[in-house]
Amino acid sequence: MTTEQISARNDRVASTQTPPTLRLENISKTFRATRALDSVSLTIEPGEVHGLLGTNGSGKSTLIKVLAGFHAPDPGGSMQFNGRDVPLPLDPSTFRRLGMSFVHQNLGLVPSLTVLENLRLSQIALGKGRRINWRKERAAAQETLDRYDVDVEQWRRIDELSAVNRALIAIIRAFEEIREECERTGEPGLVLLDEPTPFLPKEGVDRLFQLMRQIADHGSAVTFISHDIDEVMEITDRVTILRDGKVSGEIETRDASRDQMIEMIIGRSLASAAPPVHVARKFEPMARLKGLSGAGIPTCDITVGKGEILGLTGLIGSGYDKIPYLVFGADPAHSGEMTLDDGKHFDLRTMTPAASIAENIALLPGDRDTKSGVGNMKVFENMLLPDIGGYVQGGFLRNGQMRREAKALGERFEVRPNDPELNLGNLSGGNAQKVLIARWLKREPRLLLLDEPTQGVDVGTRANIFKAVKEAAAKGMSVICASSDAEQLAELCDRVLVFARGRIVDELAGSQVDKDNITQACYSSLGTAEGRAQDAAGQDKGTP
Ligand SMILES: Nc1ncnc2c1ncn2[C@@H]1O[C@H](COP(=O)(O)OP(=O)(O)OP(=O)(O)O)[C@@H](O)[C@H]1O
Repeated sequence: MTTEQISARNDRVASTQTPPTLRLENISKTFRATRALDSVSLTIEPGEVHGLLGTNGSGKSTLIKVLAGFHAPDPGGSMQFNGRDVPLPLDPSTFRRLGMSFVHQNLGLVPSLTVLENLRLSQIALGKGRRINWRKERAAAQETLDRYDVDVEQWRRIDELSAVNRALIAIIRAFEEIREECERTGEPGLVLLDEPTPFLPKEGVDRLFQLMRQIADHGSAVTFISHDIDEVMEITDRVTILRDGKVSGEIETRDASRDQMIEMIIGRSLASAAPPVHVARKFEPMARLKGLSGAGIPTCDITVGKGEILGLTGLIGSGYDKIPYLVFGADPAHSGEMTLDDGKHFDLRTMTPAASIAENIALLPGDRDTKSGVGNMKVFENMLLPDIGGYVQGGFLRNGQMRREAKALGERFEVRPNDPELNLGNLSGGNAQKVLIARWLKREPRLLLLDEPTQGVDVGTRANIFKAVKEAAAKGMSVICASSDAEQLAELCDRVLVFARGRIVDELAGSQVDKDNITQACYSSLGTAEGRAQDAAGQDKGTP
């Protein structure tokens, strides 16, 4: 649909009897030189699951933050909720009163509090009496868990839960907030989910989608942001696509093919959309890991070749994602040795990040916010941090050179906006990830350890990152990449090791490395149906 058609449709919708749940007209938001939103108009209908798509930095999170009252939009826009005008800017308390709730990228749970406390946080905080009626709160929390058929013990702390269960708790909390409001007003509500599904195994995603359908079937609307096109195709009824802050299209999901949707998002056809066919190759060993144990891994031996890209995968809880941290020395290993191709030998029990960096081994952690980047430091500082010593001359930091190099790297990795002076925290999630990948690839490490390297990265840039990693591997860099994304592994890897319950249970190489084989290997390696259900749920810590 063109912008004119969308406008005409908005007018038609406005004249029908059931108003859209949300109607936005001409919403803009400017951050200094960046126009993050540029006259965005969209409607969300009651009972629909509506996808909000777009490349990194296209304005999706900014739009969500305008609705949450976190950002004031530029003057000139308008908003209606269930047919009534809502004055802008919203203040942060308005959305709940209207019947909107949010699940942001970080889920917004308090890790040190229990499931019960997180589910009932606002009721407990806003309660009138001086004492908390725990009996009542416990009953209410259990009622919520039962209503959505979520089997989690309410006394567990959030940081003890598996990724799936954390996401489920955040989502049912958001659903509950609007359910109460909708029952009071008799009108539909709106839940907005900003990328809640990265890292979840297929069964976890299915469970979340079931919940989303449940809420839409009750007449409320769900808005879903994701970079995963397969998920979007599966769950949404309609999508709106943002490009450079503008609405570039809107389409009924059933009318679009996967490729069309990708083209609408990136604004060009994706040449590399066909998955590569891998040919089995022989690699000279570059790093040999022997008897590695720790963080739930009983013991494993792994050899990665020089120039080889080795994938590690499994269902959540299977332990594959611990390996990069144990090798780098970021998490303590109970045992293990590493021998490199130059004959150097390391006891992994005493390995440290500093020793790894000295050996030109790099780690890109999965948790970008807390373990990788520094949000309140500038982009050029984040990009060149590990090499800072090389930019000191005569006691002075060569800032100009750092900025020039960061700008060139930003160009290569398509960081938008490519402004080395911005704080990393002011970039969109996907663009921040590009900065951090650029940081390590620039150093040309001999061994690059990756954990979910393209989380939150849009479909176009993903292809560029894969290209950059493959080019570096072709020059001799070895890569160990932990990921739950079978498509990513199939694109990138020469070989994939599949884990279950901390052990390597399968190995795929050459032409076996394709998306379906990897997914199948993850599930079939679990053996019993019971074990499979347990691992897929990513068993909470301490569960007997
Ligand atoms: N607080 C801020 N200060 C300055 N610029 C900002 C701020 N927040 C967002 N931006 C800019 O606004 C643009 C849109 O960012 P936004 O986070 O909305 O993108 P997004 O579509 O959600 O991207 P992603 O898919 O990577 O999460 C980006 O160019 C970003 O750098």
